[in-house]
Order: sequence, then C-alpha cells, then structure tokens
Amino acid sequence: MTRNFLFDQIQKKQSFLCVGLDTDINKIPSHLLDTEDPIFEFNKQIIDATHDLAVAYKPNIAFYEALGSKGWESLEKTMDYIPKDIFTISDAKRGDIGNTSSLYARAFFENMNFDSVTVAPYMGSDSVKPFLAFEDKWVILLGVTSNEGGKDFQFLECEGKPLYQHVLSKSKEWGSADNMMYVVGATRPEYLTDIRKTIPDHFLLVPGVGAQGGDLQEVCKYGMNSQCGLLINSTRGIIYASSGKDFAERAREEAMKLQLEMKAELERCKVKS
Ligand SMILES: O=c1ccn([C@@H]2O[C@H](COP(=O)(O)O)[C@@H](O)[C@H]2O)c(=O)[nH]1
Repeated sequence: MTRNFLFDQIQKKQSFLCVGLDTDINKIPSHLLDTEDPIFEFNKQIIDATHDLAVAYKPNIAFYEALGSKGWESLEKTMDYIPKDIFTISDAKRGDIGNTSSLYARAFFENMNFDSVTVAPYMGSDSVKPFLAFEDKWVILLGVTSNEGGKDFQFLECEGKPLYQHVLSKSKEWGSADNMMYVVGATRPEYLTDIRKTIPDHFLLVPGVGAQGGDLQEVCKYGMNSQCGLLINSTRGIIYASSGKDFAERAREEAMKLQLEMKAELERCKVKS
C-alpha cells in the first residue's frame, strides 16, 4: 500500500486507528470454542465490527506461532478476510543477517501478503534493507518501545545523544518516509517532540493506548504531522472489552470511542492533503 492511499483512507474514515489482533485461545469467549477455527471466527467478528472505524489491523505473530500450523492457518484466513483497503501490519519484530532477513521478508510480504512488518534495528543496515526491497511494502522499525524495559538500552547516552536517536537518524537513510515507519510507544509521549525533529515526515506506529495506559491526545499533540503521521494501536482495550457473546459489539463501542477522538484530533490539527 502506498503512503497516499493510506492517507486517503485516514481522511475518508476520519480515523488512524489500528486494531490489534492478539487473539488468545484462553481469552476468547467460550461459545466460540465449539467452532471449527475459534481464532479465525473471533477475528472475523472483530473485523466485521470494526472495519469501517479502523485503517489498520495488526496481528501479533506470537499469538499465531504459539499454536503451530493451526495458528498459521488461522492467520492466513484472517489475512484473506481483512478488506484490501486496510493496511496490515505483521507485528513479528524480525531482523537477522541479510539472507535470512530476505526470507523473513518473503514470508510476510509475498507468502502472507502483509503490507508491513515490524523489524528490530539492533543488527543494523544489512538486517533491515532486505525488507525494503519490496515495492509498496513497509518496514516498521522499533524506535522507542512502550515497555518498561525499553529504557534499559534505548535511552543510553551515546556520543552525545540517546541510542534511540542514533537508530532514527541512521536508519532513515536506508529508506524513506514512503517505505519506513517507526514504533513509538504511547507510554512515552515526552519523547515525541525530539523524535519529530529527527523524523518529521515518517508515520509512527503507536502501541500502548488502552491496556497500557497511553494517552491518545498527548500522542496527537506532539506526534501528529501534516499528513497525520500516526497509526495508533489498541488491542486488549478493544478485542477483549467483553468476554461474553456481546464481544464484537463491545469491541465496536471501544473502537468508536477512539475513532471519535481521532476525528476531533484531525479537525483540531487541520490535517489535509
Ligand atoms: O513497543 C511496543 C511494540 C509493540 N507492542 C505490541 O502492541 C500491542 C499492544 O497491545 P495492547 O493490548 O493494546 O497493550 C501488542 O501486540 C504488543 O506486543 C507494544 O505494546 N509495544
């Protein structure tokens, strides 16, 4: 998917919501367990209930890999079911020596047809560049993560600036704002001003709203750019809003609350093409 197409979808839906599909067999409503593929059935109903409110879906691959071949099958069916105008993120956090990265890229971009994959920056340019060789596909590089342990390395001072700033300034030379995004946790809005000085134009994938307590308005205030520049993810806050038969309706309600906040932020920031 191109950047312009994604931006068009944001304007059309007045939303930059990414719904996480971290579908856990131990958390889905019990009435679905009798169906042939409970994970896919859950995802299908979440997608039916939220596709007009979201511009992206983000399955976290761990939840599918953990189930072996059956999990991959559920993921493939989910990918086939997601409407083609919605941006798809494979949250896999991959990256390895070059020839191995190339195969990870083929797995997610060619085999599964994802629009993007999350990649860890630690192994450097030759581990990331193979993912950038695919037309209209995106690398979403881990920049500043939302978890507590993110500060163990990401904020270490190194040659006069924090390590994450080196990651941003070096890696932006490997691709462009048309094929690279960065993960920035919603739990760390205080870094967004400095992040935007280094990467003013790139989209940011922002997890951490909802269950992790991140504040959508704070993120927008410091992170939004003239083309929105944000995909804000919420997973548990949406998909597990209810564990009963009404799970899809409740998911829709939670997604709609976020979409309405996003609409207001787009209007406030006068985001336009
Ligand atoms: O820094 C990061 C990077 C990735 N994630 C992932 O996003 C979702 C968040 O789920 P919630 O239920 O909304 O907390 C999940 O898949 C994480 O693995 C992140 O949280 N932080």
